[in-house]
Amino acid sequence: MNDVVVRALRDDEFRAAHTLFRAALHAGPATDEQWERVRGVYQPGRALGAFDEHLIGTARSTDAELVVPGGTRLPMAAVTGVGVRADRTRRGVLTALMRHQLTEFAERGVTAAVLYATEGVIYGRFGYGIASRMRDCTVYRERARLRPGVPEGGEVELLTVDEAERRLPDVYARIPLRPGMMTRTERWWPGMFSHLRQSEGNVVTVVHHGTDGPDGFAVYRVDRDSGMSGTMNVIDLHYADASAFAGLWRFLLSVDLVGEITVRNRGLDEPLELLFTDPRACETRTVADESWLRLVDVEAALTARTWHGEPVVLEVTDPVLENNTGRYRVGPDGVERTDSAPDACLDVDALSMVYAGGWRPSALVAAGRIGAADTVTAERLDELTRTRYAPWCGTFF
Ligand SMILES: CC(=O)SCCNC(=O)CCNC(=O)[C@H](O)C(C)(C)COP(=O)(O)OP(=O)(O)OC[C@H]1O[C@@H](n2cnc3c(N)ncnc32)[C@H](O)[C@@H]1OP(=O)(O)O
Repeated sequence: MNDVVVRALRDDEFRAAHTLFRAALHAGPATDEQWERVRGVYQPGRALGAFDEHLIGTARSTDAELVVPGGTRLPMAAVTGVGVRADRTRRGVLTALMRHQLTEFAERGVTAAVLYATEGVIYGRFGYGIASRMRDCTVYRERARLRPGVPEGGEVELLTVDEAERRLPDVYARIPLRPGMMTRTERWWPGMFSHLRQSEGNVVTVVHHGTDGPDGFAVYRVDRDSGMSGTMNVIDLHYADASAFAGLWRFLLSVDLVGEITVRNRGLDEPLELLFTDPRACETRTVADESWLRLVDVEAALTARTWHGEPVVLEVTDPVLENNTGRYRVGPDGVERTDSAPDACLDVDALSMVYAGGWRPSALVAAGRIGAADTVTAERLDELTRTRYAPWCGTFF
């Protein structure tokens, strides 16, 4: 690759970067009105451009916080907007962008970077691994009878899109975040509402009210062709507890002129089918990777989460951020760098996969992604990383 320079973009270059990114996804430029709505997602200083004589590639991030097992929130970079001009791909432009971005994250004290990937082959080489998985489900409304014992839930209130734009950030902020979830900042919401406003059809938001006030919400649109019954597409759904979960589903199932309800990008352990007398009223259509995690500061990230069982010495290799390479003694009593012989050896992408509990380390041992001496070590690793919940991000960016 000859003479490609990567640098932070000036604010007046954001729109060109947005146009480049959209073109990489085969979309035309944003209209002036669309740009006005989404320009706020560009955080000054956090958008990069790669240049030869032109802007040929871009990647950006926004600051947020990531919740890790045990509940600690880590400084996180939400990476998105990655694209390279079609006539400049496969000559190292993304590699230059990723190296620049990760180095800058490390210098700035970011502990973890997270992204959603368009393709599975792109990001592993930069140390990202699949941290969480998600499923898409269809609920067949006729068959979806709620079991006795499902919580009643509270009242729901219908909001216009304008009201939702004002109120949803506060409702989300009241919801306890599980491991893998992130804060939604004022940089995230404009993208969401720009998407909703561009959406064809009537986007509906409902807020659920529990005993202590708003504790959940759902955003949906019903697509109805010529027939009487349409398909409800649930675009966003979050809740604080089992009562709000059940209350929101009671409402969604009560909406008239709906035959099927599709919910996308849900956590794998969300017990939706368990609400119904016929669990097959909820059909899982696909399971796919959700968030990709990259531990930027391995020692800080390891220190931040809770661990179980006996300490284990991990030998971590990081080909991009070489300060991370080394041995760490990891256990419930703490984390320290060590010279002791390792129990297991792994690259930073594999560490990122098991970090939040989305994969059992023994599965990565079986796949040759973690080198461990024997099955006893693999079992110790499984115990070490045990988590109560399957990690789930639930916030697309
Ligand atoms: C978080 C997000 O924003 S996800 C959105 C990602 N963007 C897109 O999918 C838009 C369309 N695609 C693109 O713009 C580009 O193809 C990108 C950004 C995916 C890759 O950019 P490039 O500049 O071509 O990547 P670069 O040349 O640095 O590739 C590095 C390596 O990854 C490989 N690679 C990169 N992208 C791909 C891909 N899509 N498929 C297969 N291999 C790939 C390259 O072959 C290369 O491998 P090598 O070192 O063994 O030769």
